[in-house]
Parts: sequence; C-alpha cells; structure tokens
Amino acid sequence: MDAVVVVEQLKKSFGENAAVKGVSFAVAPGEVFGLLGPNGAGKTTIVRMLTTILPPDGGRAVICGFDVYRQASRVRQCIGYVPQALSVDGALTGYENLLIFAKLLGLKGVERKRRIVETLRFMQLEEAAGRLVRDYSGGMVRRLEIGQAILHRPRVLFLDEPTVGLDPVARRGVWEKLAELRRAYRMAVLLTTHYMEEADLVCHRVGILNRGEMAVTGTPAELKEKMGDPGATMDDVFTYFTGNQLDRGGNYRELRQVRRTSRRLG
Ligand SMILES: Nc1ncnc2c1ncn2[C@@H]1O[C@H](COP(=O)(O)OP(=O)(O)OP(=O)(O)O)[C@@H](O)[C@H]1O
Repeated sequence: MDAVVVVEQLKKSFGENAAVKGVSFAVAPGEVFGLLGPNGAGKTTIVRMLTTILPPDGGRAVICGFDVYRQASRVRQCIGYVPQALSVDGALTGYENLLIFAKLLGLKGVERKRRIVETLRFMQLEEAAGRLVRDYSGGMVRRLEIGQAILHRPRVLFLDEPTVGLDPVARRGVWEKLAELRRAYRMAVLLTTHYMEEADLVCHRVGILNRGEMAVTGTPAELKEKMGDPGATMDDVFTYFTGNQLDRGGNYRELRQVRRTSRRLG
C-alpha cells in the first residue's frame, strides 16, 4: 500500500497517564479510515499529534512523506482538519468564512474566488453562501466546516466526530460528501467516531483503540468475520475488541445474548 498516513509506535503521555502507548496503522490515498474506541481511549490525542498540534513523545508519524514533528509546516500544507469544537464564525456569512480561510492559505485573486465558489457548490451551500452562519442548520454548519478544511485540496482530511449532534438526515449528508471527496479528489479521510453505523457504512477500514493501544485494525467485514459470527454487528465487534465482555464477566456470546434480550425488553 502506498500509504499517505504512516503511524509507527506513536506514544503520548500526560504526566503519569499514558494516553497513547505505541500505536501503529496506515491509511492509503482515497481511503476512509475510522478510529473507534471508548471515551478516553486516545483517539483525539492521536488526531492532535497527526495534525501537528501536539508533539509525540515517541515513535513517528509520516503524512504525505513528511514527519509530523520535524516537518510540521509541510504536513500542515497537505492536511485539512475539522475539530470537534465549532470552527466557523456564526456572525459571518458562509462566503465570508471561506474567504478568511482562503486568505490565510495565501490564495489570491481569481483563483481564490474560483476555489471558494467551487467549494460552496461542492458542499451544496451555494444558495446559503450570503446568509449568516448562525442561521444555518447543524448539517449546513458541518458542511461549511468541511468546505473550509478542504479549500486547499488537502491529500488527507482529519475529522474528529464529524456527525456528533446531527440528525440522521444531516448525518447522511455529511457521509455523502465524504464519499464524494474521495471520489473527486482521491482524498484520504481519517475520522474518529462513536457511531458504529457510521463506522460500518462510511469507513473502508477501522482501527479500534482501547486504553491507548490499537486492539485491532481491518475492514468492518473482516472484523465481523474475525468474531466467527455471521450475524455480528459493528456494535458487537466494538464490544468484543474493547474487552468490555471481560469487565462484565462471561464470554462474548453470553454477553451478546444479554444485550439482545435487554434491547428487546427496552
Ligand atoms: N491535554 C490533556 N492533558 C491531560 N490529559 C489529557 C489531555 N488530553 C487528553 N488527556 C487524557 O488522555 C487520555 C486520552 O484522551 P483522548 O481525548 O485522546 O481520548 P478519546 O478517545 O478522544 O476520548 P473521547 O471519545 O472521550 O473524545 C484520557 O485519559 C484523557 O484524560
């Protein structure tokens, strides 16, 4: 695989707390890779290291051939990042938000205008471009944030919980855009998510983190197959590989039975 993201034995501690304990994985061009894991597993810490916000303590990560620590500014030129927190200004229009970003990126004149218009069209925000962002729906805001992050056509797009808080229709809208991004620009996408449906439908491959370690990587189908249960869901896969069945006692099959029964009982 001619990977565009290569992560080898990456480590990060906060004082005594080893948040990321030697994690390795790779992402190919045009691939959507999902980082899954329970709260505190280390997903955001990994994304922050890969986006050059946080220096790693050990191991290495190479993006588009550049080291995230030693060549941070080169890495920043080839990535886009949509953080969990709001990254657009509600008091400005959609167009104005993109204009500020385009200026920061050093885009000029006709080219700048062309990129902004193309991005608004791509994100289906053309008609709303002149409206204040505080009047946008949640889905529109998310699409604008993604548009902002892809103005410079990065080769890798990072998204931290891209559909959290969105209704099912808006969520689907974001998924469609991510699929189009990889088709149109062969962009690699690395996202974190708590939604197993998102992991199953959107991600080509996922990595399941548990307490700072990569428990397993593979396609959703491969991971289901690994469990030896043709009826397994991504929820089951997640529970299995994060070891929750050990915490609760009993084996995986017993656990699954318990969960199915409790679901039926409401
Ligand atoms: N800036 C920080 N200072 C101290 N500890 C931190 C910091 N950032 C993260 N941690 C700790 O590192 C661990 C991993 O956190 P991280 O936010 O990466 O997990 P996560 O998988 O993204 O969780 P969530 O799903 O809740 O967003 C946690 O124990 C967290 O408390």
